[in-house]
Amino acid sequence: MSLQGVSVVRRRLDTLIYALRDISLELPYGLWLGIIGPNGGGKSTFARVVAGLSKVSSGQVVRRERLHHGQGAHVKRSKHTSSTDTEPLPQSEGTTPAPQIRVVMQNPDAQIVGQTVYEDLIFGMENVCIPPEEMPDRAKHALAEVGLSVPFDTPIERLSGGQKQLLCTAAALVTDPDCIVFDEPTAMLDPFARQRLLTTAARLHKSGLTVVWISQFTEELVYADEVMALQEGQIAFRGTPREFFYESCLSLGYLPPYPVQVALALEKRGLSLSNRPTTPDELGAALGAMQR
Ligand SMILES: Nc1ncnc2c1ncn2[C@@H]1O[C@H](COP(=O)(O)OP(=O)(O)OP(=O)(O)O)[C@@H](O)[C@H]1O
Repeated sequence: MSLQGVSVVRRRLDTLIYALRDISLELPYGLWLGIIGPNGGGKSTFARVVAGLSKVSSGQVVRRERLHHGQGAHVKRSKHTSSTDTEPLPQSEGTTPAPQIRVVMQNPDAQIVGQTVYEDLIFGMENVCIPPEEMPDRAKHALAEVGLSVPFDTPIERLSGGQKQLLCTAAALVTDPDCIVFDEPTAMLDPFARQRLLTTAARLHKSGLTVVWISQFTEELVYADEVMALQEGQIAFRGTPREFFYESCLSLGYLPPYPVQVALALEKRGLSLSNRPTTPDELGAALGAMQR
C-alpha cells in the first residue's frame, strides 16, 4: 500500500486542524513499520487511514493486492474529500478482494465483543463470512499462533490484560489478514505482558505478516524495519531504528532504549562501540568484543 500526499483535516469547534498533513510513504508487504509520536501527533489517525477506517481529506491511499500464485496485481485507489471521519472506505471495486488490514487497539476491553474466548473469535470470523465449519480450526490455530492456551469457553473476565491483548491479536489473525496495525497495544500492560505481545508480533511478522506498531516506548521500535516519528500530523523522522535512536531520538524529545543510552554515555567518554547497539544482546556483544 502507499499513501500519497495524504492529509486528514479535523474540525475542532471553529478551527480546522491537520490530524495528518501531506503524508507520503510506501508500506510494502512484509514490512514492520514502527511509529512514535506525542499525544495528538496523528498516530491513531494514521492507523485508521491505513486500516481504511478513516476518510482522507486530500491525497490518495493506494491499496495493492498481494500477488497470489501468478495472479496479476490489482491496484485500488481511494480518494476521499470529506473532513469527517469513521466511515469505512469502500474496500473492493473489482473481483480481487482488498488487502485485509486489522487493528489491535490500546484498550482490549474496547474491542472484545464476546463473553468467552471462542465467542469473540467467532464474531470476527462472522464479519468476514468465514464458513462456520472452518471456525473451530481457525480459532484453535489463531490461539496457538499467539501462544494463548486457554479453553474456548474461558470467560473474558478471567483473562489478564496481557491475555486479552493476545486474544485481540488472535481475533485479528482468524481472518488471515495481510497486515495488523497495533495502535499502542502495550500501553495498559505490565512489562512482562508487553514483552510477550511484542515477541508474538515479531514471530507473526517473521511468517510474513505486515506490521504497523505504534508505541510511545522507544525500546519497542527495535523490531521495526523502518521507524516513522509523527509530530503535529507530519513526518518528523523516517529511517532505520538505529538511525532514529542514535541521530534523532533525543532531539525529538524521546529517551533512547537503555542499551543505546549506555552506548552514547560510553561514546561521550571516547569509547565508541562500532556496532551502535540497540538491544541488550548487541550491547553485550560489543562490550564482550572490547574485552578480548
Ligand atoms: N474525531 C476527531 N474529531 C476532532 N479532532 C480529532 C478527532 N480525532 C483526532 N482528532 C485530533 O487530531 C489530532 C491527531 O489525533 P490522533 O488521535 O490521531 O493523535 P495520536 O497521536 O493518536 O494521539 P494519542 O497518543 O493521544 O492517542 C489531535 O489534535 C486530535 O485532537
